[in-house]
Amino acid sequence: MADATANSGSWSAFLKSIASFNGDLSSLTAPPFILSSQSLTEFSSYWATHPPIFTAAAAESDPAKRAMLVLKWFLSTLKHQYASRSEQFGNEKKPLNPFLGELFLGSWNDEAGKTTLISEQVSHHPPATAYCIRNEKTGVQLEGYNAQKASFKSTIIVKQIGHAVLTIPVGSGDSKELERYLITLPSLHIEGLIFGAPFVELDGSTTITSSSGYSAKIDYSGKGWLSGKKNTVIATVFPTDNEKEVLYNVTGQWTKEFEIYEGPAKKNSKSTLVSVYDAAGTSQSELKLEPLEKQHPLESRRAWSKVAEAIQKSDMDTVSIEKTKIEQAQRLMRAKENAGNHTWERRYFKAATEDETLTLLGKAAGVPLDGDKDKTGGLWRFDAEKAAKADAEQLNDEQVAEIEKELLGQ
Ligand SMILES: CC(C)CCC[C@@H](C)[C@H]1CC[C@H]2[C@@H]3CC=C4C[C@@H](O)CC[C@]4(C)[C@H]3CC[C@]12C
Repeated sequence: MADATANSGSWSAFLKSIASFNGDLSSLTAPPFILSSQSLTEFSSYWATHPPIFTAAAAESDPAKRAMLVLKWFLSTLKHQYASRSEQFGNEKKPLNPFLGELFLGSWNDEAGKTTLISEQVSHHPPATAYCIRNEKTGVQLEGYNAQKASFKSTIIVKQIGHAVLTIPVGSGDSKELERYLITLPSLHIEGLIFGAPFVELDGSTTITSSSGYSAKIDYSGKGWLSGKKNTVIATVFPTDNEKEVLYNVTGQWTKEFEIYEGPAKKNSKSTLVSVYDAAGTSQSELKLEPLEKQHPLESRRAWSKVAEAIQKSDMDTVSIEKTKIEQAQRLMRAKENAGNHTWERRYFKAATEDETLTLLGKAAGVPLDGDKDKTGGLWRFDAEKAAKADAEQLNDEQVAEIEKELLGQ
C-alpha cells in the first residue's frame, strides 16, 4: 500500500490502460513497483511444492480414496499457485513474459525421494507453458500446459486454457496399471486493483476426472459470495456417472484450512471427518536449482538475470534496455524461422495430434479432444526421448555464447 500511494500517478494511468486492453496479458505495461523478476515458466513448480502429498495416492489401494487423495493434493497446491506472491510481497505482481524456448528446471529431494521439474515455454503466440513433474520412487507424473485469456469487467478476469494429466501407477509388482486424472484449471480475477494492492481470487468450478471411474468437482468463491469468506472452496468426490452419490466432501479455505469428510456435506460431523489440511502450516519442500553458471543459457533465472537484478534495484532504464535485447533477438529468430520455413524445436515437449487421456476422459471433463490447440499453440505432451537427448547434451563455452547472442541478444 505504501508503494501504491507513492506511485499513485503511475497506478491510475495503469488502471486506465487496462480498462481498454485487448485480452493479451503480456501486452500490459505495469508500473515498476508491480513488476516481478519471476517469469511465468517458474509457476509450474507450484504443482509440487509438497512432493509427499503429490505422491500420496500411489500408496493407496482403494480407488475412491485415491481420488480423494488426488483432490487433497490438488487443493494443497492452490495456496502456492495463487496466493504465494501476494503473501510474499504484499500484493500480486506482474510476472515476466517468457520467451519461446525458455526453461525452468529443478528438483525436490525429500521424504518422497527425488521429484524433477521440467517447465518450458512451448508457444509464444499465444503464450503457453508446458510442464512435466515426475517422482522417481512412485512413478507419479504430472504433465500439462496452460495459456491465459484475460478480459476486463470492473477488474481483470482471467480464464485459464489448458489442462493437466496426473498419472499414477497402481497395483502391485509387474501388474501395475497407469491410472489417469484429467484436471481442469480455475478461472480467476484480480481483487484490490483500485487500492493498488492486487491479489488473486478464484472463481467458478473445475473438475478432476479419473480413469478409475471416480471424479471430483471443486467450487470456488470469495468474500460476499456463498460463505462470505475469501478463498472459499467446497468440493465433492463421486462416481463419474453419478454426481449425486457423494463419497467425500471438502469444505474450507484454500489459503488457510480445509476439512475432508466422508459422505455428503449434510452428514458432516466429527465422526465423518477424514482429515484436516492446514495450508498455512504445512511447510513446503525447497526446489533446488543449478547455480546460474551451470544452467542452460535458456533457463529462466540465467536468461533473465540482468533484468531481474535491475528490477530488484528499481532501475527501470536498465530493465527496459535488457528486456529489449531479449525481445529483439526473439523477434529476429521468429522472422528467420518464417523466412526459412522452419519452426523452433521444443526441447522437452511435442505437439500431439491426439491423446489417449483426452480421448478417454475429455468428454466427461469438458476438455476438447484437440486440447484447445488453437488457443495454446498445440496439444503439448512430454517427449521422453527428447528429454533424454536434452539432458545428455553438454554445451561448450562457445556454444553457450552463441545461444546467448542469437536468442537473448547478449
Ligand atoms: C498484478 C496485476 C495488476 C497485473 C496482471 C498480472 C497477471 C498477468 C497475473 C496475476 C496472477 C497470475 C496468475 C497466477 C497463477 C497462475 C497459476 C499458474 O499455474 C499458471 C499461471 C497463472 C494463471 C498466473 C497467470 C498470470 C496472472 C494472471
